[in-house]
Amino acid sequence: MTLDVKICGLTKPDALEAALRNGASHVGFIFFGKSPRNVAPAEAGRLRTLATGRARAVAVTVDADDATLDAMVAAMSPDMLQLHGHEPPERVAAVKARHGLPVIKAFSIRDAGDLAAIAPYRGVADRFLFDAKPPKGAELPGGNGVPFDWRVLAALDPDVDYMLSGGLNSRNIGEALRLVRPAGIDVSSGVESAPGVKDVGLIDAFFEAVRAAGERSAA
Ligand SMILES: O=C(O)c1ccccc1NCC(=O)[C@H](O)[C@H](O)COP(=O)(O)O
Repeated sequence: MTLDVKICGLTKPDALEAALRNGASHVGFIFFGKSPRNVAPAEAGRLRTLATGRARAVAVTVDADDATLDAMVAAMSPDMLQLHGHEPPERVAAVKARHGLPVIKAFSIRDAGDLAAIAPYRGVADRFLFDAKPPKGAELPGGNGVPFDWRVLAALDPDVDYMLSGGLNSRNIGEALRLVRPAGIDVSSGVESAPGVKDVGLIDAFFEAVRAAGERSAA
C-alpha cells in the first residue's frame, strides 16, 4: 500500500512545487481567517492549478456555512474538502451531497476514548484525519505543531481509513510509522521555518525521512 502524504497550509508556489516534486498525494489550503496559513479563495484557485493531475487539492474549512463553502468551491475547484471543526455527521453528509466531493473529517485525539467520536461518521466521511487536541488557549483547531500519543490508535478497527497528523516532522515521522499504519500522513508546522512560512528544505527533509521509513519497513 502506498502511503499518502498531504502537505497542508500551502500559500506559495515554491513550497507547493516542492511538495509536488517530492510526490505529495494531497496538498491542503486553509480557509480560516485566524490562521497564518489562510489563503483567499482566488489565490487558492491559482495555486491549485499547479497541482492539477499531480496531487489532490484539499480545501480545509472550520464549521463553514453553505455560502462560504459555495464561494470557496467556485473559486478553487478543490478535489476534496476537509472539515476541521465540530461538524456533526448530518452536516458532513449535507456538504458531501451539495458539492459532490469526498470529505475528510478531522478529529482531535488525546486518548483512546476520543476515538469513539468517529462511530457516527463511519460510512459518511470518506476518510478521517486524527490530529492532536489544540493546546489550551490556542486559536487554531489544527496546525498547532503538537503531536499526540500515536499508540492510542492501536485500538482502532484496522478497516478505518485515516490520515495521521499533529506535530509530525522529519525527526519523528520514522517513529510514528513504526508504531502505526495510517493510509496517509499530514504535516504543516513541521515543514515551516515560522508559523505559516513553508520551507522547501524542510519539505525535502520530511519526504526523505518518509522514504527512509518506507525502506526500513520493506527490509
Ligand atoms: O493549519 C492551520 O492553520 C489550520 C487552521 C484551521 C484548521 C485546520 C488547520 N490545519 C489543518 C491540517 O490539516 C494540519 O495539517 C494539521 O492540523 C496538522 O498540523 P501540524 O500539527 O501543524 O502539522
